[in-house]
Amino acid sequence: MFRYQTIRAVRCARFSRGLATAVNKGGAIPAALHLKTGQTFRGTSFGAPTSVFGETVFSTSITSYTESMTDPSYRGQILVFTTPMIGNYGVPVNQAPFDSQDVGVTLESKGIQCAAVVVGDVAEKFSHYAAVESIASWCKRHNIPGITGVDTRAVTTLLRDQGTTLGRLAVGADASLPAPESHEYWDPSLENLVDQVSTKEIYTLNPNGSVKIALLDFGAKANITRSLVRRNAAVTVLPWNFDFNTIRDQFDGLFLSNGPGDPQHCMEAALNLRRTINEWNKPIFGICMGHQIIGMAAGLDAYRMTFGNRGHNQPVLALASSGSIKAGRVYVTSQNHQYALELQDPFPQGWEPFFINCNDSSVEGIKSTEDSGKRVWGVQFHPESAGGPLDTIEMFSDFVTECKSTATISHQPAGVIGSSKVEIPLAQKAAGIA
Ligand SMILES: NC(=O)CC[C@H](N)C(=O)O
Repeated sequence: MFRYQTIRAVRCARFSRGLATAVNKGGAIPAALHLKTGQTFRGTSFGAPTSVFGETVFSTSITSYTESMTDPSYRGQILVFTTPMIGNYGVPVNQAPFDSQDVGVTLESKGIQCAAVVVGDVAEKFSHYAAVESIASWCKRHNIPGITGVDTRAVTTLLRDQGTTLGRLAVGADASLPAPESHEYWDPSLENLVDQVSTKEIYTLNPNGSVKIALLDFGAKANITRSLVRRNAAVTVLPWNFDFNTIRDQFDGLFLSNGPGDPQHCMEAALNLRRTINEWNKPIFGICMGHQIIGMAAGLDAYRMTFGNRGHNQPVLALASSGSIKAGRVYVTSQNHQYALELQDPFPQGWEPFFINCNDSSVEGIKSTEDSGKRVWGVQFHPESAGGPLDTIEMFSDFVTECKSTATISHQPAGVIGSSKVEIPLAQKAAGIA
């Protein structure tokens, strides 16, 4: 490591002089994507002139690069787009009134969440009525590096065959250094990334809504909270490790959001949820990480897939009918995940598979059985889209309708938007949670 750092320091000093000249002359800054398996892909830097480590993943989504890049589930990941041109419709303003149905942002979170982006051809010029800046300018403002000029389909073929791979995006002087030694690659799956992206404060959106839903925030995409608020739910957002059992009687339903990293880091939440499911009979709905936590609470294991599923045309087959979902029908879905629940046989008592992936037969949803007396659903895919198809968006209406059917609480307005009128037990406050 010392040798690596020494060479790097010397070359950086020499390079920075050259860089200043190059930039002054409008020269391109070199970049290189190194994979822990030894391959290197060279190109040109855009965005922040900074080098990063991350888990290299690919997405086959054709549109919605701004939604993908602001999805907290991509935390710690170097995101490779198979779609060749990225940036051609620019980047919009990412602010909206907090007390509006946009819940404060127009994209999926306040900032860019992925560690870096890898593209074939970055669009310097952009055209869209809502665009205010280029993807390069946006990445630079958020200190996120990008590399363009890469054969992203070659990278993807490699990742498809060998699996998601640890990587480093080296920029500027770093790009001319040797690739890191194998042991130097940082592995984000070893960290609790959920704790980095979850809210630290409790707050309520649309407090005068017709049903009161608690949302455990593992790294929620804004379009999930929008999809609930737009159905006139009052949504109280809780930190990922908040014990909902201490306040569950104040709510008509519980939602578990998507989130980054290995679900094993959320075992505490799964154990809390197991108690909620056993002792509380209100509806519970989980998406992606939330679905995995529901599965872990039900006694299923979550395993790491080879390259996961990331894209907007993933077909899933419904195995049961529930609300707007009809058994036997295939739905096209938006997906972004590396882990999945085991298709255990037999399935835990009181649970059944809900959806299966038509490409790789992985579990895409589970639900409580009719005779269990429970109303719990989890889906691995993203019904809220953003981006991708809206085939399953009505699952949010199904959930809100179920919450209304069990609502026993006369809803006094919870107060001003953004205020939390939820009674928080002293024990939780003492534990420093919320
Ligand atoms: N989008 C998500 O919630 C992803 C869930 C989990 N981090 C996975 O990669 O499988």
